Amino acid sequence: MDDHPRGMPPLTIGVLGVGALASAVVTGLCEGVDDAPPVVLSPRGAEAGARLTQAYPSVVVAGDNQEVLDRADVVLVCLRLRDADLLADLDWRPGQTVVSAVAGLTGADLAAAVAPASQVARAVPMVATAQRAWATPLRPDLPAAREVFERTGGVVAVGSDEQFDAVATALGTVAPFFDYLATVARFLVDHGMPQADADRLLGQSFAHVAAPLAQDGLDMQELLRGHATPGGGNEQLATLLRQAGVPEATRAGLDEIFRRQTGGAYEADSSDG
Ligand SMILES: NC(=O)C1=CN([C@@H]2O[C@H](COP(=O)(O)OP(=O)(O)OC[C@H]3O[C@@H](n4cnc5c(N)ncnc54)[C@H](OP(=O)(O)O)[C@@H]3O)[C@@H](O)[C@H]2O)C=CC1
Ligand SMILES: O=C(O)[C@@H]1CCC=N1
Repeated sequence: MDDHPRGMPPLTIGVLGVGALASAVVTGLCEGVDDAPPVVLSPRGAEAGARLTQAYPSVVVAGDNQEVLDRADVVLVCLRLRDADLLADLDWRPGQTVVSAVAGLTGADLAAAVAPASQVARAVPMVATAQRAWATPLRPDLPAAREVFERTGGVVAVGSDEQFDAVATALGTVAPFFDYLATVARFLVDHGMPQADADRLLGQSFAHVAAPLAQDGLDMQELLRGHATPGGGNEQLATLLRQAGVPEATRAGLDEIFRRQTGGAYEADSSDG
């Protein structure tokens, strides 16, 4: 199953957990695609499932989670961590490829839960897969998993488990970004601007300044310098936030999430010596 020669019919992709992320991946797989792969969805998250089956003829909803496994060559797990225990209650096939996007489900726990399936990988697809605008970090780089994500913007093969875990942690930083913007918007509202106008103003501003982030040759420090006019508000706020300990708090938060999501696997063993 791993070796899927060119010219063969596309692999059947099963999806366990049909929420925001799965909807994005399935959209990327199917939207405007002539040879969209067959996709079998788990029945929970019925609204998203109904939307996807209506939009794409190659997508169906299974009667239960086991049927997803029984019909699929590759199973993409998009469950929340708290629901991932159900993986161990299903009957997996040895030749089946399993790809988990579940943040905080370690490679070892995943492998144990889906045995005897032994082709097991972890990935961090993001919602930009819907526009095929995201190269998905993947480890290990299994051919059947790659075949799925080549259809949604490509793959970044990550070189080690530790790097993969760090990538998964680093990409879980989007909500605080919106929190930051919400704080700036509140400032505008407190000064009399209607909320919708404040949101639109900041949305336009940040969509524009973020555009260079998608370009080749990105230099983050250069962007920072370019936006920090000496003596201006940008420079002053960056300095004030640094002085308030925002970088240290951000780093401490990342370290804590990394520790939780990896079960402390990369911490030095204090019992040594
Ligand atoms: N959103 C993102 O951008 C990213 C998310 N992830 C990871 O992907 C996973 C999913 O995230 P997201 O899509 O945002 O979460 P959602 O809550 O949107 O989706 C989870 C889905 O799982 C369904 N579900 C719950 N219990 C079961 C069950 N017993 N059997 C089958 N399906 C079930 C839920 O259905 P119901 O609504 O009926 O409860 C829901 O539709 C998480 O682990 C997250 O960490 C990783 C990268 C990016
Ligand atoms: O919030 C999360 O945990 C996931 C992991 C990567 C992006 N979002």
